[in-house]
Amino acid sequence: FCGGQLTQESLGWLSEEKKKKIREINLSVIGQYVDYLVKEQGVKNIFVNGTTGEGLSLSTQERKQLAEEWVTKGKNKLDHVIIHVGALSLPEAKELAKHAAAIGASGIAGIAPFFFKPTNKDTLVAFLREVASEAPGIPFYYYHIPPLTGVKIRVEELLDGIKEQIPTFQGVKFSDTDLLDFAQCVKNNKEQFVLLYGVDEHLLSALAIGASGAVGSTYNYLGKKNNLMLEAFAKQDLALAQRYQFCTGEFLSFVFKLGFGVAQTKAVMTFTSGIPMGPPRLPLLSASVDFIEKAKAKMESLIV
Ligand SMILES: CC(=O)N[C@H](C=O)[C@@H](O)[C@H](O)[C@H](O)CO
Ligand SMILES: CC(=O)C(=O)O
Repeated sequence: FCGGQLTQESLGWLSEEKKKKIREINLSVIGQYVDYLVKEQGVKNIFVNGTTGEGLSLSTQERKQLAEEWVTKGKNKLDHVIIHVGALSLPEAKELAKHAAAIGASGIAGIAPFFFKPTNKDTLVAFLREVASEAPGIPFYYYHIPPLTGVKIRVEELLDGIKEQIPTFQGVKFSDTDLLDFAQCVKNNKEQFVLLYGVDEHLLSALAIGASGAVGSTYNYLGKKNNLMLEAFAKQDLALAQRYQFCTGEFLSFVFKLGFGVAQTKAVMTFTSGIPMGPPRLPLLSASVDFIEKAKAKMESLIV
């Protein structure tokens, strides 16, 4: 999550000073957004500065400011605030990890570096271990997102023996559709790692395989429906759980055809919550007015 004010199309008529301002992060909406997520979506666990929050497009300073604001505004309201601290530069990732621990984050997470990439498990673990060791008092999660990092090291392999290397290792945010790899993680899970699934349109399948929970962008605006899906699944009402999963699927398959990414997610979050999420940062461009109109109509038409 990363707040701002206006869409990029409307930048044209603004003064240079105003333009500069809306390209900056807008911390002032975070408090409101915490209340919205808790009250309207039933979401009490937050993953900050990840994909949706464009964490990798922010400066270290901005990432620290956002982390502080979420931890502060989430106090006594949120259960967990996990800060994503992954970066290409190991010193930067370490600095962010240390900072997250110092401000009282509940946990940290890290992706694999994706310019110079680890080519095997050992180098990836060595990198993550240095990051995690800067925050020895809080859990560390590996953020597996091969469609974006290009790092395809299987999680099953990564988890084998990782606790000895990284004592704070607690789990994985698994944002990939390789459900065989995910199933192997569940099956071999002697350490009771938390296995969070991150492809929202496939969550029900991952639950059937044994996911512990989920982290995803759509829970910003379909959180309530997803919670009802989790409830139905827990009660073994598969037919009802499917109806909720099909609802997320109906919306996503519609917007995928229009072109859907983080910029469009922000637009959807804005019209759903009424809180301005601001434009994305280059190289992303704001969603078009046409997209917003169509996505909004689709969202309003969703029935379970
Ligand atoms: C690539 C990406 O952004 N993945 C997100 C989580 O990691 C998901 O929440 C997706 O946005 C969502 O499943 C829609 O495809
Ligand atoms: C969607 C998600 O989990 C992220 O923004 O990283």
